[in-house]
Amino acid sequence: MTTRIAVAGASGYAGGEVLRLLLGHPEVEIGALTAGSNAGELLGPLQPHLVPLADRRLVETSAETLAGHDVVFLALPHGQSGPLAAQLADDVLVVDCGADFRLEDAGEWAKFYGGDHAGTWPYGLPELPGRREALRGTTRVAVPGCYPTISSLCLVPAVAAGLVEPDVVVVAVSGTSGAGKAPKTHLMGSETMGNASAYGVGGVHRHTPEITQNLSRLLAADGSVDPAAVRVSFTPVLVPMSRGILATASAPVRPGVTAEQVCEAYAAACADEPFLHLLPDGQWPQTKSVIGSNAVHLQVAVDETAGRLVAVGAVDNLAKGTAGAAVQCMNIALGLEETLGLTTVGIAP
Ligand SMILES: NC(=O)C1=CN([C@@H]2O[C@H](COP(=O)(O)OP(=O)(O)OC[C@H]3O[C@@H](n4cnc5c(N)ncnc54)[C@H](OP(=O)(O)O)[C@@H]3O)[C@@H](O)[C@H]2O)C=CC1
Ligand SMILES: CC(=O)N[C@@H](CCC(=O)OP(=O)(O)O)C(=O)O
Repeated sequence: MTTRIAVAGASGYAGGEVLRLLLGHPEVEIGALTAGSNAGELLGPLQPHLVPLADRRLVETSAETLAGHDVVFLALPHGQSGPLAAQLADDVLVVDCGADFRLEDAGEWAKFYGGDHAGTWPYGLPELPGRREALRGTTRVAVPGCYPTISSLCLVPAVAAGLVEPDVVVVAVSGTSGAGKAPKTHLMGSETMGNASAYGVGGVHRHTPEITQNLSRLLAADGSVDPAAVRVSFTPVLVPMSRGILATASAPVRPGVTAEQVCEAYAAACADEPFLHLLPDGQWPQTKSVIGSNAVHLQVAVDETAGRLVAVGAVDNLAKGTAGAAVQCMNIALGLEETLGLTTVGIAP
């Protein structure tokens, strides 16, 4: 039976990418498409690459317009999903691309986002140990942020295997689509072209507690979160490309840990994962290899002089970083083949 899907925020980047992927998915039918200021407009001029949907008219975003579907994707600004999701039927699969249901700790939510904490849903990063099981059959999914996805995947094999001290530093460069489509002064062409700029420096970026949560869950046998167990210094950098994140993550290696052990841990972590790809020795990730795909490219080394493990990862922020993860989690939740509608083949050069 075909699965009927609604997408809220269809005029935005994340909603548009969900639709691009769903157009290649064999088991779904695209139903209501909703927007905010663009409600009433045709999708065609707003998402010209989505040709088969060009004649679809966007409707307002409400529980009523989203009703009557098997799956609802929410690709709305932070804080919008919580109140809306509360009005959606319990048996409908709701996949939230926003941050509303990612964090467990209400205090961290208040500190980094402000306002009421909506709650915590199963976290949509199946590659984290134990997470795939939590997603099977669920009717609610919190899709991770793009930086937490790649930052966590860079370090999970090492942290889970106890090869490093959980005192990590991540610097990640991102394309501008990560900031969404709504106009922002710092994203004007003249501000971004030929420019690289750090932002959210000094532990203030809202993805810091999400990375910490992911890594600290690995250290508790029961999968709970002990934020004190992990320290994360995260610095994002905006660079002039539309899509892609390249993250460099490092942590002190524990005494006696060898480069061989590290390589074995990463190879084992990637071996059975359809979207994780540990590059051959000597080859380092680059964003172009993963653009448009759900793949995560990883490589790792031990800097013997500094005594640190250094992992580099590349991801498409709109694909595996948002919409690809959303579709992957839908597949898992509905019991479909996990890779349906998703590719590991990027677009290069
Ligand atoms: N871009 C990325 O790489 C990633 C994004 N995300 C998350 O996905 C969500 C969407 O982000 P993104 O697509 O980038 O943002 P965009 O600004 O590109 O799109 C936002 C969408 O939400 C709609 N919208 C805005 N305000 C309202 C409102 N009050 N009521 C109903 N609809 C509204 C907009 O409609 P309209 O244009 O008609 O106003 C638009 O469709 C965010 O929560 C973001 O954090 C997650 C990971 C990565
Ligand atoms: C380049 C850029 O601005 N990126 C965004 C992160 C995008 C993302 O993953 O985020 P959400 O948590 O918003 O879903 C930022 O730093 O705020």
